[in-house]
Amino acid sequence: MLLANRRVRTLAPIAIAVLALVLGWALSVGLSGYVVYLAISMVTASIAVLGLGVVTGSAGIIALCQLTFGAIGAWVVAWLNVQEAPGGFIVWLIAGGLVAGLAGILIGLPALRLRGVNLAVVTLGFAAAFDVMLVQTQFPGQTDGVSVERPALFSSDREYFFFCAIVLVVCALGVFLLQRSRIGSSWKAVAFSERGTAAVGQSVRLAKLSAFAVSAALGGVSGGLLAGQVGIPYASSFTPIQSLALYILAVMSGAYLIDMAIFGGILWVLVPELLKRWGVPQDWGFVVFGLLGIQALTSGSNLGEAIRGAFRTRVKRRQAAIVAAAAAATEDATTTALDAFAVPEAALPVPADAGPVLEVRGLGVEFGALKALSEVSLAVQPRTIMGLIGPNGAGKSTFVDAVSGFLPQHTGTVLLDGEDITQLVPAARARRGLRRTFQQDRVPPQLTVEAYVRFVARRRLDHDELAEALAFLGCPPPEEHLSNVDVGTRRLIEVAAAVLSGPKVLILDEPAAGLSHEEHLQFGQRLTRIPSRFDTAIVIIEHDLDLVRTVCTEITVLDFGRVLAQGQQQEVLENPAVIAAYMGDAELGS
Ligand SMILES: Nc1ncnc2c1ncn2[C@@H]1O[C@H](COP(=O)(O)OP(=O)(O)OP(=O)(O)O)[C@@H](O)[C@H]1O
Repeated sequence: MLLANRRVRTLAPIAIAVLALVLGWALSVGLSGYVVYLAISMVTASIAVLGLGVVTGSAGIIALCQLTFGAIGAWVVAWLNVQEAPGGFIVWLIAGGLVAGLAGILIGLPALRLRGVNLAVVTLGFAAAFDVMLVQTQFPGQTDGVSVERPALFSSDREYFFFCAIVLVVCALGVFLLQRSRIGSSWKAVAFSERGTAAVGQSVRLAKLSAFAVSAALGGVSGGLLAGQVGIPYASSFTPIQSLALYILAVMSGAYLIDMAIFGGILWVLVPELLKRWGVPQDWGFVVFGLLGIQALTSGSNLGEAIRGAFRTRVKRRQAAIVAAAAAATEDATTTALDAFAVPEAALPVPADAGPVLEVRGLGVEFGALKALSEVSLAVQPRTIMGLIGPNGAGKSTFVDAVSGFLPQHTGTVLLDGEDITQLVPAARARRGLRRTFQQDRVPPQLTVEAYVRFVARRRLDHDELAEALAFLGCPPPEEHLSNVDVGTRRLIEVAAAVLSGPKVLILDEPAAGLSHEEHLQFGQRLTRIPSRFDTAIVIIEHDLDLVRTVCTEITVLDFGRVLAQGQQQEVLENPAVIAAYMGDAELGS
């Protein structure tokens, strides 16, 4: 059954691509002359919107210069045409895409530092500046009337439409494969949380620049195709206001979904065409797109999500009955998973002379006049679980941020397995084997459970291993979409994914927040099996003392940014200073 599902998932995109090509060919012979010309415009626009779907829809970066990348692609094609460069149109088109992709990386550099409205200004400014330059210098061949030569096999409009359809299918397949890859997961992760992305060892810079490059390359291909369509491209096809409208269209349609990007491309041509037929000036099309965009932004959703949401609700109702019948089987699977996670008998003992796997010496963090941490030192032994506790504001989260590299201005030293990692950025620390989770939700809802776990784990996982780990921690199955999972469960998935990365040290910042007391304890019982099973040491920040008692062998207590007590669990919890400063006799004594 599972194998059949996987085969369907692999073959479905290929089948859809073949069907799309057949449809493209049928349309190329069936449509009337003028409609074919409009259809070419729809296809070229779809490719540009597809690119926006990557940078804006997936990676969440505002980019208001997509048609400028189109202009770059068109310029390169027109220039190579004038130069009569070898290879012909297809080679020129690829060159246009590559040059636009490089331009995308250059424009993406400010995106590493800027966000929101500032980035919008930079990208729109670039579009405006390029537009002025284009109007002044004109496209190659424009003054002499040299028309771009289409590929010999696709010279008529009908044939050229089919050629454009082939290019669209190739681009869509490419985007589909990228979205399924690690780099595609990194786009969705970075859109949701840059800190969460860095914490799993993924370079935020690479995620953002790759999204810009792919998006711009698609813009370049779209512009190159347009050059082949019109023969002589003009600056008026690539104005900043058109880029802005295209961006709104991408947001409104939900262009990170490939079918919706194509739908957006169709709307881009259809709306002005209909307005023209009704005797309304075509520029009013921008007003229509603007209104649709406002509706999408204020509702916080988009057309693609709305359609899929309605479909999922229907499918879910139908599946509910099946799920109920399978509940007993799931229980068995969980038991099996628990067995699988039991400490293996052959587990290697920790060598007696093994040093601490994590050592923190004299850690200090100041926020202005506030000393959030002062001279905090601790050592975590291999395959142990240390509890880090303390009242609200004691400095626990600040400690995790500093140790995992998110507060580089701290003083003191952090050693991982004897190696000084104090100077490393968070992603590099994560790749060395220091993983952490967050108090706030950092699990990108756009991914499936499986895609997220594979992204975080950064290693090959077979499906059974993945499903077992999820079942063990009480997480939903791999196929589940994270947007359908509540926040408490998402945090368990975050833990399962971090565990599967096989870290040397895993720091959990209140991992069971959002779960009931019973679920807390169940989670604790399962947690105790993880260090031996994965050769991992855990530091857990937790307010629930029952959970701390269940899982921690050692405890460090922070108070006002200083270590108040440290040592074996019972000894620390019975320490009068801890009782007085932290919770009061009644609670600790229970
Ligand atoms: N970015 C910041 N700027 C200024 N002060 C901060 C910042 N982050 C934390 N603090 C302060 O540092 C101190 C320690 O905060 P921290 O969040 O580390 O405590 P905590 O022990 O994790 O608390 P809680 O249990 O409520 O999560 C608090 O006084 C907090 O107000």
